[in-house]
Amino acid sequence: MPAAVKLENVVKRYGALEVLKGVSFDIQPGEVVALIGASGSGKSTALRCINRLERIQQGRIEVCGREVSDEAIDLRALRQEVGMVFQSYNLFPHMTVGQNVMLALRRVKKIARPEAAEIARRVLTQVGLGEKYDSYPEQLSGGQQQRVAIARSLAMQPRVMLFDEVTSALDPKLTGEVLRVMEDLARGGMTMVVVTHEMAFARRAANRVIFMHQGNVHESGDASILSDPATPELRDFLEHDL
Ligand SMILES: Nc1ncnc2c1ncn2[C@@H]1O[C@H](COP(=O)(O)OP(=O)(O)OP(=O)(O)O)[C@@H](O)[C@H]1O
Repeated sequence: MPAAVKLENVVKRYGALEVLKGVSFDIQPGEVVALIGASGSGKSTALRCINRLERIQQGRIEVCGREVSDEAIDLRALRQEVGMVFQSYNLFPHMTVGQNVMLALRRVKKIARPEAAEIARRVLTQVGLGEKYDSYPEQLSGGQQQRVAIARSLAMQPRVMLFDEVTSALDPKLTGEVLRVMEDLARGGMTMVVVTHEMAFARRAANRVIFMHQGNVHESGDASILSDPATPELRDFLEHDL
């Protein structure tokens, strides 16, 4: 089976600043990978390169057998396969929760309204928000809005989901409810790459932890590296980040 996501010697620069300095890793279907590291180590950039929000300067990226670094790639198809959830929820305030979730189904997938509505209800129920279908985003807590954003992404039936510090803006209680939804997804077999500072989540849900340091993969392994780091850099990060 091809890797769900494969990075090979990826180099990404912003002007003279080299943010990814030859990053390589593979993620297998169904794997949950926590991407950790200090601020500025390149975690978000790596995620953004995977769904081609950013172009790379060298190396290769493949997603489900599709060459992302190919200039001729069908971005619409790629973005259907790769869902992404950010720290900010970016819900449309003038649309109901149901309409927000249905939007891409209608516009991108051209799915008829009754079927789109059914899918929206199903994914909202999956994230514990079935009863909020007719609410507006402003009537929801931050944690609920983030769960709507996850549902919106799920509705497209992605093969891989990327999460970029999705709980950073939330207080601990709301963080917990979002992480529980992500753990459910992980248990359900979703392939996930999760940039996170939530080490407890990484311990519970990740099959693999990748520690980035100054634009490189510095250490990786199963969650036991969080209790028993091999490098002083990971030890230092864990001591200061917790
Ligand atoms: N669009 C951009 N233009 C110029 N520099 C950028 C851009 N995006 C990111 N950078 C720089 O690239 C480096 C890596 O940023 P990135 O956001 O990938 O780090 P990170 O590990 O995700 O950090 P954080 O945990 O703070 O989000 C930083 O030095 C950042 O300032």
